[in-house]
Amino acid sequence: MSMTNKGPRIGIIGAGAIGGFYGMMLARAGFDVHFLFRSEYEAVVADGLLLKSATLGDTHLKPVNAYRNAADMPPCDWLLVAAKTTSNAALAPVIAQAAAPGAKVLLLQNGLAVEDEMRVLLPDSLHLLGGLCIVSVHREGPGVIEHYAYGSVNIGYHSGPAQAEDGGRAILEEAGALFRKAGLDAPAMDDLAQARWQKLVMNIPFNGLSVLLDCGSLPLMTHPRTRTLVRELMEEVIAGAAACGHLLPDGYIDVAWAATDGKPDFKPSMLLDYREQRPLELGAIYAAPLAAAAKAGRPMHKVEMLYQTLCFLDERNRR
Ligand SMILES: NC(=O)C1=CN([C@@H]2O[C@H](COP(=O)(O)OP(=O)(O)OC[C@H]3O[C@@H](n4cnc5c(N)ncnc54)[C@H](OP(=O)(O)O)[C@@H]3O)[C@@H](O)[C@H]2O)C=CC1
Ligand SMILES: CC(C)(CO)C(=O)C(=O)O
Repeated sequence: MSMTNKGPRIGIIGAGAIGGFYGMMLARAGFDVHFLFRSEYEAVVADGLLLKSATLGDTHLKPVNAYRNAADMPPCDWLLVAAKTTSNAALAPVIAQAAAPGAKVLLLQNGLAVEDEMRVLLPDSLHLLGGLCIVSVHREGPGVIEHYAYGSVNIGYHSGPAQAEDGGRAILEEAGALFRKAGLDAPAMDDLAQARWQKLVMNIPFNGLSVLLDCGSLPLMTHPRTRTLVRELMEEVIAGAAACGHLLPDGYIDVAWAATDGKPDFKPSMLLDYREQRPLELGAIYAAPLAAAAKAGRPMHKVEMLYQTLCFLDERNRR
């Protein structure tokens, strides 16, 4: 392990809203954090990274351990992957290049089955984990991240050398300790697929409808027609999860509902992608759960309709 006097070395692959937020929180807790940038590299080298948060306080990090190429990064013990899932195949060799021997790779991304697709592209010696971020953060400009609410991460072990030992338990504890030191909760999830379905109860209605109707969460939760539609989509996702063997906790729909109802407006990441004409994460957030539910004999018809319209919009919109 390439421990430094600041503990394990942490690499952020895809330092946008999520990568920038968690990387900044870990760096301000004293960890040795290295960030891989693409379009924002020059701006960050010139001005540093700025995290703006009413609840967590503002943080300015300068200089930043910033890189444009993974080949220039020092070997990292933990790699937090926070690019959009649409970049995962292209990023697999980059991850392998930045990894120290036996490194832990944590995919901080929405969607289903993202680790299954990444696993076959990574060396067997790397641990692979998934993290569901319960947070609302946006990139306000190059190197400027605005945090609106929450911050915890539900983390599960997917696969790797620890499977045959303790199933990844010790590594999950290590991850929990890293995030807790940064002031963020990071509960260990026994069933990563279940945790992914749980997050989809939010993402499937809000991410897609926000694109389709060009608005944030507040209008969707205010108009009676869209309120009903959000609720029906949530119910369909919960039924799809159950058919796939993932019974979500009793009353979970009310938890998901209460997280948004009467709360300030938020703009889902997919709406921001659409407005910036970036590819939408339709494979991970829609196609994968639709296929899994259909295979389990519980097709999600409303979700399917939403998905088809989003494919149409995405194809016409891309730069
Ligand atoms: N934003 C949010 O509130 C939440 C997001 N999520 C999930 O987190 C994940 C990340 O989302 P988010 O942070 O919003 O996305 P962003 O678009 O803000 O950030 C993605 C980052 O990855 C970079 N990137 C993409 N491809 C590469 C590459 N090949 N090499 C280097 N960098 C690359 C992008 O660079 P560039 O600037 O060049 O495009 C960008 O900095 C998604 O799966 C999303 O669904 C989950 C919970 C909440
Ligand atoms: C904020 C939230 C929870 C909205 O569905 C999200 O995960 C996203 O923006 O992708």
